[in-house]
Amino acid sequence: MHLLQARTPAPLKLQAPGQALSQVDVVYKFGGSSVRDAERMREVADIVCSFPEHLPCVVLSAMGKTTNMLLECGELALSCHTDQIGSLPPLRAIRDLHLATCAELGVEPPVRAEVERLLNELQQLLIGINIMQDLTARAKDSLVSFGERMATRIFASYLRSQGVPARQHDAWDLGFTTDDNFGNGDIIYDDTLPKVCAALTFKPGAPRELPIVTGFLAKAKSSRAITTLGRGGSDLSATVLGAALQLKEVQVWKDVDGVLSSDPRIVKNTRPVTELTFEEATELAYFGAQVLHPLAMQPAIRCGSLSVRVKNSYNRTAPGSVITATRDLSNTVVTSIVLKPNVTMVDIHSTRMLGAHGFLSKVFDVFARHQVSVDVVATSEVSVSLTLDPKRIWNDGEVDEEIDRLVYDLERIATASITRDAAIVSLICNVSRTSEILQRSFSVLLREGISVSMMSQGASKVNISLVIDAADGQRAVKALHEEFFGSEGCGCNGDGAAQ
Ligand SMILES: Nc1ncnc2c1ncn2[C@@H]1O[C@H](COP(=O)(O)OP(=O)(O)O)[C@@H](O)[C@H]1O
Ligand SMILES: N[C@@H](CC(=O)OP(=O)(O)O)C(=O)O
Repeated sequence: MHLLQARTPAPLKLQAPGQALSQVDVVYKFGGSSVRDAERMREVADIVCSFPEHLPCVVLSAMGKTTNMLLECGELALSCHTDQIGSLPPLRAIRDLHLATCAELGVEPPVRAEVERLLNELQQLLIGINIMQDLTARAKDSLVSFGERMATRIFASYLRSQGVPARQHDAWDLGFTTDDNFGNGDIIYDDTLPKVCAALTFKPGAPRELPIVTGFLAKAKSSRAITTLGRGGSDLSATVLGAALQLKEVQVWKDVDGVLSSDPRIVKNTRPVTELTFEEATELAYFGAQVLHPLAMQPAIRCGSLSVRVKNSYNRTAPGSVITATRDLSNTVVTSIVLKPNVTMVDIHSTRMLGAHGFLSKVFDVFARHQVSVDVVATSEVSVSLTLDPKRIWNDGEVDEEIDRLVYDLERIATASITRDAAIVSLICNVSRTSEILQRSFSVLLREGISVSMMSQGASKVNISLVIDAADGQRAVKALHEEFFGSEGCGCNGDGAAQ
């Protein structure tokens, strides 16, 4: 007997949802790591039902690595024979995972049929991509949408089978609307917030059903085609819902004990950060911490009264991290250390022009025309240096060509040189203690023999960024973490303060 079948789940109890509450009062978001298989879906259902004082709205991502596998299917569809589409290994893995989960959770027959219909539709889309030999950003968004669409249907059905009234919603049916920037749609708040609020406000006499909403997805305002909010975008879906419903809290449930003092895949003895501001969380995400989507704090900032809590679905009693508008930084030195690998540094020199007024605007005009956003900027008397993240800006195949075009245009006004293989180490920190942070950081880097080619203290006042060779990135992060957070068991309280 399968291990999962051997486990008899205790029946779920959601105490009379809606009897005490007339409105959803919290959003829970569970990412792919939290719902990777049937056993995890059961666990998540149990979490959802273990706070009977709340009436939640649940946002789900695709199960496990489904989004990656869908993208892989798209790439493979471009190079295989049409007859081979049905047996592409990632497509088979997606089919097996979702049908096995339906079986193990005993989802209702009509929902299983719906999942099968979606799997067939997915295969048809891949055949279309194969015949057209064209995988556009628009087609990619439709392709990856199947992950969230299947996961939410299965989960809602499982809740219902356990006696919990639940209803699946595709985010676009609730009003999630973006611009037509496929792959990275920008939420159009003025359209989205009122529609979502109206759609999820219970009508008098209507049944109270837990809304189970697809994360990551929306529809474009003008084309009405499916769009996505960028990788990891379900965090943003959750905070958009929180803002639309004017809630006090959104909880994003991950596979770690909250936002950590560094990336646990690089540093072994990380510790949870108990409190962060929206600004700290945004900088941390923007500069590479995968734990949150870089734009996820925007709805909370707009809303004013919303806080975001990061919790661990594998360790539900851990307090997690709370993200709010302000916090007391007086005991904080460093909050978290983040590594952004694979950045490109652009050095622009001009002995003649740099001091002349309008020069910097000409430089940034070139970047604007190429639609390139820059991460870190530093200027000297004769040069301006900046970094960009090619992977975030261009598709894999087009990076070299696009950089060449950018340099060509920059060289009309100055000389420009490119350094690939750079990395940014960002210290999310209390910038009012800059002197201490820089003194300690540079003595660590000196000891490690790591040189810094550029540094910048963001206007945000929560971030000091150091640009180094990519090859030194992980070593620098480990050494800086040791300096500011100590080694395991040091009694450091997670705020990076000197001991
Ligand atoms: N500073 C950090 N704090 C917490 N997690 C981090 C950090 N940097 C990187 N991570 C990684 O982010 C992962 C959680 O994000 P993600 O995989 O997107 O979760 P989910 O799929 O649940 O949304 C963790 O497993 C961890 O490896
Ligand atoms: N499934 C999408 C959206 C998302 O937010 O996923 P996760 O919550 O697992 O990071 C992705 O993989 O990008």
